[in-house]
Amino acid sequence: MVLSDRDIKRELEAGRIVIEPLKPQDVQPASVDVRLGANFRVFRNSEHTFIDPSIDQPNLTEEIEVPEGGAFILHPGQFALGTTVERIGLPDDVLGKLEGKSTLGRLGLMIHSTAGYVDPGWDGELTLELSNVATLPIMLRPGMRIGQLSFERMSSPVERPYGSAGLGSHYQGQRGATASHVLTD
Ligand SMILES: Nc1ccn([C@H]2C[C@H](O)[C@@H](COP(=O)(O)OP(=O)(O)OP(=O)(O)O)O2)c(=O)n1
Repeated sequence: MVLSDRDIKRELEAGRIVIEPLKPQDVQPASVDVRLGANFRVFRNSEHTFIDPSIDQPNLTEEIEVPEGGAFILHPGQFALGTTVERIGLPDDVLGKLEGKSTLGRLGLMIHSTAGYVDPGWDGELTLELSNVATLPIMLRPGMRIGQLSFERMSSPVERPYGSAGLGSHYQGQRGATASHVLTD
């Protein structure tokens, strides 16, 4: 069941769902708006001829920090990683789903290309998979509302929350736009 604003606030007050920082006006009817951080990662296209998810390519991406008051310009067809400002924490019986915002969708901005699931047990900032499917560059200003998170109560608490020993959980605790881990079995 998707949590209502009422239930989201209850979970926040109980400290079971963590969203930091959080402005009260960011709680929407069935979601919470999240904001764009200043940290990005772009692909070093001039140095690599391919992406191979199964091998370690340490310099595949480079970090970009947008200075105060600045913007990251996402060009048509460009793909870059971004981050939420907020650190998100979930208990073992709540699933988070990262969704876009209609206003930005209407401009051609996508904030995740495939991965929208935030696992029960997750703790960290969220890495955004930003792409521009419009025909003009889009100015991305740190601090802007970039997406929304909805929450679903699980049928029961999960046996092994994200971060449990032996699970992998490569991204637990991540801060900033975080590059992909090498794909394992
Ligand atoms: N746009 C998103 C979506 C998810 N996550 C975080 C929350 C998820 O709980 C975590 C792991 O996501 P997946 O399970 O989809 O990723 P993998 O299965 O590839 O990674 P792992 O092996 O760590 O489970 O990444 C994120 O930072 N940004």
